Amino acid sequence: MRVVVPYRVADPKTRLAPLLDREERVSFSETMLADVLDAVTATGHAPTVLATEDVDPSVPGTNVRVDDRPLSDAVNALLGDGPVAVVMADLALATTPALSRLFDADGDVVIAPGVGGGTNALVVRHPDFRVDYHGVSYRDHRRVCERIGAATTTLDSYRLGTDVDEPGDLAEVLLHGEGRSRSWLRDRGVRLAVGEGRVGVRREDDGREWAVEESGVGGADASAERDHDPE
Ligand SMILES: Nc1nc2c(ncn2[C@@H]2O[C@H](COP(=O)(O)OP(=O)(O)OP(=O)(O)O)[C@@H](O)[C@H]2O)c(=O)[nH]1
Ligand SMILES: C[C@H](OP(=O)(O)O)C(=O)O
Repeated sequence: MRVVVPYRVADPKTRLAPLLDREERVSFSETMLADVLDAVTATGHAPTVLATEDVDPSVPGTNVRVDDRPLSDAVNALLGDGPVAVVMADLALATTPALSRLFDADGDVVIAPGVGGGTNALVVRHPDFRVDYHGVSYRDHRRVCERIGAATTTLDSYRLGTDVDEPGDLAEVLLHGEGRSRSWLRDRGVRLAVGEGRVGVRREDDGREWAVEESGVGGADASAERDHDPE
């Protein structure tokens, strides 16, 4: 089975801008990509990075395919010609066992949904299935499966369900990461910020902080009263 890892090279992870500057977002994206490629490679599959421009991933055995079309168009160009897995590059918690469960699950289409309605990873074995990313793509992909009569499996996986989109997601990487992404955050002084509600993150060096408030809305100055957990 081909395993494809889509990767946008230019100005990545803009939603992390409240905590990471542009150079840091480039470096952190490369680091998450390397974690994903390591985990895929250890399942016994050689991943292909589907990149918007040429990249040099530092993981041996990785192929690169450049396609600067929008995400769904680039992925759909690879579907319909045998089984394909699509694993997003921002799954910093992905592990080899979690990916093996995905690749081995039964179904014409296997979906690992992301928190917030996205589609973090997929296995496509049905010749007529095509992706439609962004928005509530998990729901949209289920509808496509119904329309084409594809047997669908939804994978229950915390590790594949946690994509790193917003600053609050970095807390999950600090808590549960096992690869380079957690070390990258630690090295750059990103720490947990522990308060009354859900744990947030802060920068040790300059006071930038992100709290996930009860409303689910975070903010850089969300709380001056939070304890600062050394972890
Ligand atoms: N090949 C390709 N990959 C993309 C494109 N847009 C996003 N990706 C990748 O798809 C995955 C999910 O991306 P998103 O979380 O939706 O967006 P993002 O660009 O990483 O981050 P934001 O700028 O914060 O929206 C990541 O692995 C991205 O690198 C694209 O246009 N082409
Ligand atoms: C690719 C996209 O990611 P999100 O924008 O939800 O992070 C999706 O999963 O549809």
